[in-house]
Amino acid sequence: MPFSEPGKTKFQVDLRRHLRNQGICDNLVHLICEIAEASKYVINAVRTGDLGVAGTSNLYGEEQLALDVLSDRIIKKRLIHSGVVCNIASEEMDEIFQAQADADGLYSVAYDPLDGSSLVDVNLAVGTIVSIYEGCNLLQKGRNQVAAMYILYGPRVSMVYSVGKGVHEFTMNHLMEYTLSRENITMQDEGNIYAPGGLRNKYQQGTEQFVRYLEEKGAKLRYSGGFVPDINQVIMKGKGIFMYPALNGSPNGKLRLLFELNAMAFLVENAGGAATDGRQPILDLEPHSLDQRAPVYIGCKADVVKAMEFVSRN
Ligand SMILES: O=P(O)(O)OC[C@H]1O[C@](O)(COP(=O)(O)O)[C@@H](O)[C@@H]1O
Ligand SMILES: [Mg+2]
Ligand SMILES: [Mg+2]
Repeated sequence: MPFSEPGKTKFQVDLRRHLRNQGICDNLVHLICEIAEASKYVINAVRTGDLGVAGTSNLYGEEQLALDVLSDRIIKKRLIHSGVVCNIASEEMDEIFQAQADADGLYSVAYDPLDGSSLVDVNLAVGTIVSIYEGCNLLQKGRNQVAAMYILYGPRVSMVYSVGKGVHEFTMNHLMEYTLSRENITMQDEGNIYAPGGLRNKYQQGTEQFVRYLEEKGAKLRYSGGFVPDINQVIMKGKGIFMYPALNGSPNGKLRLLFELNAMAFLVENAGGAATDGRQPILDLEPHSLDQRAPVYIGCKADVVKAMEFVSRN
């Protein structure tokens, strides 16, 4: 068989080639490819790095693990050196970092470098979540994202992205290249899987009733405790709902609007699903601070509508 360069055969589409066909500007192609490159170092850190604590805490007062700090450094450095980024914010940083001053053609990036990091010691799947905006403003609605992506470090490494023209999955091959595995992923209107985050004994009345409704209709509980694998399941199977609701004592739930929710809501909406905080679409929430949290109900459209019906009773 003749030798074929990886990504060049009729059967393999590499990430850069796919991005070039999306009709987006070269800087954005470059930026997404740089983040994909950075993820190769993050997966290496996850596989072999120190599982201990870093001795520091983040903006939310949570203890940072050495892996949180290392993953953050890997991605931040790559973004700075990309030459196409002005502002950077992450779940592990206390404030916005300006890589370069505002100029035409630059992007800003909000990310969670290693979501679910406390699951690494028990060898469960974790991931990186990224939102990209044009210009330097990071405190804007998720609806303004020009691209969103996540990388899932599971038994396989996969990357799911959208620039607003469909949702596409790439899988890392044995050469550590991302090659296209599923294009234009779409979700069903309704599903039979549910992934409920948060302590159930803290659920408000309407949320508890919604879970009972799901159980009675025979929906399957599929919850790993990692937002990236849990959402990936809903998107890839095209069915189901994930929620991290408002809880008694935590009316905004746990998940972070800028670093976790906006990217996932953008991807799910682009796959034909929906994401709400119980009242309005996640993508329409106005961010006021970097550390803003929101409750979330995200997945198949009809399931999300049903969730809203129930949680309006809270
Ligand atoms: O187990 P908890 O505290 O209810 O939280 C689970 C949620 O928190 C997360 O771990 C996010 O927090 P981290 O980014 O700090 O890991 C999500 O992956 C998951 O959906
Ligand atoms: Mg997180
Ligand atoms: Mg994190």
